Amino acid sequence: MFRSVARSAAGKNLLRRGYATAVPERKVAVLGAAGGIGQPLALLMKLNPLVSQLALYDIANTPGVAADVSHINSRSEVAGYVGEEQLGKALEGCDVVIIPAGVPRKPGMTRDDLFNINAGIVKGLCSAIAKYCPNALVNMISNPVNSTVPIAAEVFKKAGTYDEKKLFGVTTLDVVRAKTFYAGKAKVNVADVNVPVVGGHAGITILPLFSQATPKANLPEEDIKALTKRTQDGGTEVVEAKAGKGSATLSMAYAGAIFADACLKGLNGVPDVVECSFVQSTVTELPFFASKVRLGKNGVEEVLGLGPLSEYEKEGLESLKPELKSSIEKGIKFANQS
Ligand SMILES: NC(=O)c1ccc[n+]([C@@H]2O[C@H](COP(=O)([O-])OP(=O)(O)OC[C@H]3O[C@@H](n4cnc5c(N)ncnc54)[C@H](O)[C@@H]3O)[C@@H](O)[C@H]2O)c1
Ligand SMILES: O=C(O)C[C@H](O)C(=O)O
Repeated sequence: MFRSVARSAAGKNLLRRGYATAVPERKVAVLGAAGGIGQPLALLMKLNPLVSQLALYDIANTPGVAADVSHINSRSEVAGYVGEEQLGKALEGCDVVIIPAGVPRKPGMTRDDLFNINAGIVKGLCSAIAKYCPNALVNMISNPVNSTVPIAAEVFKKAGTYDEKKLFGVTTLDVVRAKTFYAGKAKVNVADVNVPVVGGHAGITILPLFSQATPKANLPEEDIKALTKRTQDGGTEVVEAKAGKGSATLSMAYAGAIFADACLKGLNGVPDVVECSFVQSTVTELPFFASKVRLGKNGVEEVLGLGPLSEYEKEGLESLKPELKSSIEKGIKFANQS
């Protein structure tokens, strides 16, 4: 898939626009591309100069989304695919597959309430990934992430294609929120802020490590507790504000685009690309856990440890384990029984 920029038409455009070095060809697919997340994510991936082919797949409405996005004068060629019979074509040759397919929450629901519908959707899509692009990096957005990632792992294991380095639960929105909320409270420039968020992606399983936040602000304990709660409830804040019209889409598309860009940079050999993600892990006794991950040419290059935790964070870590364990087990059980 590596072609010098000079040889492809898209590459010539890149050279004209000042991308002097070789940029590998990369195909990215968005599954669920006509949805609330899928559409803005398709837009953001179209703007990413690391993408040469963008495949937009959904069960309906992708021709219109693809036609619209394709008119943007950026590097990638865009194609829309609709319906299961076109899924294989969408996936063939993919380097990165982003999955925001499935139903979103309404007020009063937990992410786990989405399990019954989304588990089946994710299972079907992952079976197709195993068949058509078994080497792709998979960025799982569909909720409940704490269960959909284990489902994907089991589907890939059954197909004989599982590579733990290539499966990621996208928890970037938790990091995006933690950075924004911390910057507001600490009165520091949000662009300078870094906060790891570990654990999982639902309620108390989302554990922001504000003790490691930079720039340091020495916020009082009550502020740290309030920031932690707001980060954990960030999704619910949006669900309630949207009042039945879905959950976070725009901030999620932004977060999904950041994470996919990090995956592409890692694949392209850019050094020191580190993002938090929910991956197969030995950081705790749980088989999957979100923590900082170094991305490389094969996906996960290194799962980084948690670093020093405050007493409050140590308590949070112990409290989240039973819920995260049961969500992981629920996903594994589902994948193996049906
Ligand atoms: N990981 C996160 O941080 C995060 C953040 C926000 C939302 N989400 C989750 O992302 C998912 C999508 O949210 P949304 O707001 O975009 O929902 P949406 O309903 O607006 O869009 C979902 C899209 O998925 C499509 N779809 C359904 N079944 C499909 C299938 N089998 N194959 C391909 N596409 C299919 C639908 O047609 C629709 O276009 C939800 O599960 C939501 O909870 C996750
Ligand atoms: O909260 C949700 O249901 C969607 C998503 O997981 C989020 O964190 O915004």
